[in-house]
Amino acid sequence: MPVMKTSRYGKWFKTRILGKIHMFVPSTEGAKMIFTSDFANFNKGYVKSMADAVGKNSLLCVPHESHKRIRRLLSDPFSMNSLSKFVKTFDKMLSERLNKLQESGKSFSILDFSMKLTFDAMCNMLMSVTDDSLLGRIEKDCTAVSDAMLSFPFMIPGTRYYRGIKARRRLMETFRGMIAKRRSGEESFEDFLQSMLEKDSCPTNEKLSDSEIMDNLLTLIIAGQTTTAAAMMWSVKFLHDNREAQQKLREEQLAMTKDKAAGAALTLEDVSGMSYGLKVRHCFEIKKGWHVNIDAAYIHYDPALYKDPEQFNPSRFEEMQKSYSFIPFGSGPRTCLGMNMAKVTMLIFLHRLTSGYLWTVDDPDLSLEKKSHIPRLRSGCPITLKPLNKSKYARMVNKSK
Ligand code: HEM
Repeated sequence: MPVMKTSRYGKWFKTRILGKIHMFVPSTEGAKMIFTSDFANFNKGYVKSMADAVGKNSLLCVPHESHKRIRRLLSDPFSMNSLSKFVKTFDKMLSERLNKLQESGKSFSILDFSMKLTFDAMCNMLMSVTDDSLLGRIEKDCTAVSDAMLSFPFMIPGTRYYRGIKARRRLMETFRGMIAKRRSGEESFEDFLQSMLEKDSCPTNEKLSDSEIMDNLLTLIIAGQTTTAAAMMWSVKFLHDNREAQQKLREEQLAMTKDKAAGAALTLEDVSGMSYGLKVRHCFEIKKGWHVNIDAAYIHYDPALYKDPEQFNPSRFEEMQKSYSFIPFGSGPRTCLGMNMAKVTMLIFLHRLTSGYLWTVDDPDLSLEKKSHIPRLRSGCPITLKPLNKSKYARMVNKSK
């Protein structure tokens, strides 16, 4: 059993996993030391199966030397302009799907809904794929790649790793085909892939190679889908359990759009206004070759940083936070590239859900999936939507004040 030690860089413990020494750093001081080291002392690494699945040119796996260049070239499509366009498309997609589900009156898994929604939105933004059968094939293969990321890297038929590597090959073929069609002029779109191909005539260090483009298309889909979908599922569950927070959020969302025409699309400005919805060596010596893991979950549940950490209390973020105490997107040169996109996605989702609907959670089971990289409810959190009667709701709120 590893022993927790304390140094001037906070709490830490060391343990051995599969013959390698891993240090777990569950403190803000330790997180700060690692995130601000600019990787001069640390090299970011992922397990072999992950690099094999997403590709050696993936932003997640490239060594420090190429990381800066690839990250800079991938960042363009995450600019304010592209984000504005994404807000409109995502809002329309979400509104139509929620409306259909409410009209059907049926219970549905919010996790499955969010996984499909974020996947479709991501494929649209990255490569303008909207055809259902192609989306279905790409999603199935991306799921197989994602499942292979934390598996044992043995190429034996029937294993998760084998299925993932086969799926990766099919995906690379699909992406190669799309690139060829665009280069030949047969297809042209305004999207992430096009912006990458527009750099074809640039010097080598000012553009990505085809392998870099393809590995990072896959990375962005996988990095963006499961994370955002899990966050959506938990927000529905926690808001259901905390009616006070749900009411506060709903009031903010309704007030924000009171001057907008019914059904009008959201803009990036609207979303930006949603306030409720947002080293070391010595005593703590890290030896060359050790694997250092920042334990963000431990930090986020540390009672010394957050009073009653188990309680869902969005108001706690109204107070100034200690630095490095809230790091869901990491920090420093490797901060999540899709952070702003994930934030606007969540805000639009919360807006449409709370300002348009009331919901019930149809399965109280709190057990978690066993093999997921991210904690998720095994039930997928099934819910049923009812339309929100705004005037009746306003009267009820006024009465309770
Ligand atoms: C709620 C949603 C999300 C969460 C919680 C999340 C969290 C994270 C975290 C913790 C990291 C690692 C940071 C580090 O190593 O220090 C990361 C990296 C990354 N994320 Fe996200 N992410 C989310 C959504 C997205 C989306 C929507 C995209 C893309 C569209 C995305 C793309 C990436 C990429 C490319 C990296 C690697 C960055 C690099 O190494 O330079 N993420 N994310």
